[in-house]
Amino acid sequence: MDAALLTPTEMGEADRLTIAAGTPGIVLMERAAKAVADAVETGFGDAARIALLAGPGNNGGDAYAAAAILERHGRDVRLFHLVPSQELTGDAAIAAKAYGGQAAPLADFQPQEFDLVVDGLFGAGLSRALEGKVVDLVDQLNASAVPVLAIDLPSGISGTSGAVLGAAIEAEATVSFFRRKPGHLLEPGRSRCGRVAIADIGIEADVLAEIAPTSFENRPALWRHRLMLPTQAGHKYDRGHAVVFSGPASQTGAARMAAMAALRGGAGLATVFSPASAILVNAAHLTAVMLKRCENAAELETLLEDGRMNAFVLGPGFGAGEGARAYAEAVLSAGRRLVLDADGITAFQDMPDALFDAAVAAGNGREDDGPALVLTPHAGEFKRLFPDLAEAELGKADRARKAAARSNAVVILKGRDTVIAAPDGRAAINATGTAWLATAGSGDVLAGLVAAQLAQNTPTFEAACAAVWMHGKAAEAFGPGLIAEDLPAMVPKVLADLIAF
Ligand SMILES: NC(=O)C1=CN([C@@H]2O[C@H](COP(=O)(O)OP(=O)(O)OC[C@H]3O[C@@H](n4cnc5c(N)ncnc54)[C@H](OP(=O)(O)O)[C@@H]3O)[C@@H](O)[C@H]2O)[C@@H](O)CC1
Ligand SMILES: Nc1ncnc2c1ncn2[C@@H]1O[C@H](COP(=O)(O)OP(=O)(O)O)[C@@H](O)[C@H]1O
Ligand SMILES: [K+]
Repeated sequence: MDAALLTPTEMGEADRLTIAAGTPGIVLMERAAKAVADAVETGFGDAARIALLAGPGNNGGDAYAAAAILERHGRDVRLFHLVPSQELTGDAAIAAKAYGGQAAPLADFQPQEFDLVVDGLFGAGLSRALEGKVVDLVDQLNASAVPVLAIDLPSGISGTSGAVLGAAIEAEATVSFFRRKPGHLLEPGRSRCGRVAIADIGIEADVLAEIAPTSFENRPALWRHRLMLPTQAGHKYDRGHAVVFSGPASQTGAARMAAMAALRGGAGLATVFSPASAILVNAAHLTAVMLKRCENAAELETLLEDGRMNAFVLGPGFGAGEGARAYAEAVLSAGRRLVLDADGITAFQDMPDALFDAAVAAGNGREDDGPALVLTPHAGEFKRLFPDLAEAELGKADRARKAAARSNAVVILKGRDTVIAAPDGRAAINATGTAWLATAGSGDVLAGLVAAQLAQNTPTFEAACAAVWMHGKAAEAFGPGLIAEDLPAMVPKVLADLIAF
C-alpha cells in the first residue's frame, strides 16, 4: 500500500476515518500547516516577503494556519483571502480566527510585491472550473516570475485526473499530505506541481485497508515481490522463451530491438519469427537472439506446438493487415500471452471486437497469470481501438481502466505519464523516464521488456508495470542523446539496482 494514490474523495475518507478514530480535524490542519511552513523554510528560506492565498475551504484553512506559524517564526507574511474570514466554516474558521496577522481581500494581491506565494486557494475540494476574477489572478501570477509553493495541489488542478479546470497555478513546489494523488502524476498536473513532497500528518496507513484504493504510483513496491528472478540452480527454460514477429525485409529492426530487450530483460531465450523474405537480413544481424522462419498462419500453428515459447510480441515493424490479425488470434487461442503493439494494434482498428473476443476467450491463461493480452498503445493507437473512450471526458487513468475492462487486456497507455491498467480496475501511473524516450523505436523496446517479464511468468499487470518502470529507468541511466538501441544495454544496470533494492 506504500504505492497507493488517493483520489480527493478517498483522501477525504482517510481524513474522516482518522477524525473518527480520535484525532480532531484542526490537529490534522495544524500538522499540514506545519509541513507547509517547513517547506517554506527549507525550500524558500531566502524569501523575504511571503504572500499566502486563502480560498473558501480547508485548503484556505491550511493557508491561515501556515501564515500563523510563519509569523511566529518572524517571517514577513501577508494573507489574501477569496472570501471574508467570517464566511469560513469548520476547521478553516478556527484557523482563520487563530491567525492575528495582516490580511486583505484577494483583489489587493500584486504578485510582484512578494518573493514567494503560498497557494491555498483550492485543493482536494475543487469541484468545478475556475472562472472570472480567479482566472485573471492565476494568469497574472503565472506570468510573474514569483515562485509558488502549492498546498496539496496547485489551484485549478484536478486531484483525480491532473486536468486543468479553467486555469491552474504553475507551482515550483507542492506539499501534499499522507499519500500522493493521481493529479500529482498525471499530466498536465504533474508539470504544474513542480517538486512534490508528501508530509506525514499522522494519518495511519491502516486506513488504506478500508479505503481499498485502486490507483498506484508505479514503483517497485507495487510489483517487486511478484518478479521471478533467476535462481542459483536455474535453467534457461525456467526463464521462458520470448518470440517476436519480424516484418518484411525492409522493416526488421524493430522486431530485433524488441527481441534484444526481451533477452536483456531476463527471458531465457528469445527468437525472431521471420517471413522467408526477411530471413537473410535478420540472420545478418542476430547473434544471441535466435531466428526461425514463420511464413503464414499454418507455419505458426506448427511452431506453437513448442509449448516452451510462452510470450509473444506482435506489431513492431510488422505491417498492418490480415496477417497480423491471424497471428494474434492464433497466439491467444494457443493459450500464450501476447504483447500487441504498433501495427498489431492498427490491424484491428476496423474490428476491435474480434481482438477483444479473442482476449476474453483466452481468459487468464494459467491460474495466477492475469490477462493473456497486453496492449501498448500511444494516444493515436489507443484512439484506433477505443475511439469513444479517446474522446470521452475522462482522465487518463480512467480511460485506460475502461479500455482494459472492455478488452480484457492489460493496457499500457503510453506517454510521459504512462498508465498501466488491468481489467479488474487497478491502474498504475508511471513516473520514471526522460523526454529522451520520445525517440523512434523506444516503444518497440518496451514491448520486448514486457515480453521478458511474461516469459519469466510474472503476472500480466505486474509484468507490464515492471517493464514500464525499467524502460524509464534505463532512459534515466543513459541520459541525454538516447536512441532506442541504447535502452537494452542499460537494462543490466537497472536490474542490478532492482535486485539490490
Ligand atoms: N483531507 C485531509 O485529510 C486534510 C485536508 N486538508 C486540506 O483540506 C483541503 C480540502 O479542503 P476542502 O474539502 O474544504 O476543499 P478546498 O480544496 O479547500 O475547496 C473547497 C472550497 O472551494 C470551493 N470551490 C470548489 N471549486 C471552486 C471553484 N472552481 N470556484 C470557486 N470555488 C470553488 C468550494 O465551494 P462549493 O463547491 O462547496 O460551492 C469549497 O468552498 C485539502 O486540499 C488540504 O489542503 C488539510 O487541512 C489536512 C487534512
Ligand atoms: N516526454 C516523454 N517522457 C517520458 N517518456 C516518454 C515521453 N514521450 C514518450 N515517452 C515514452 O517513449 C515510448 C515511445 O513509444 P512509441 O510512442 O510507441 O514510439 P515508437 O513507435 O517510436 O517506438 C513510450 O514508452 C512512451 O511512454
Ligand atoms: K492549492
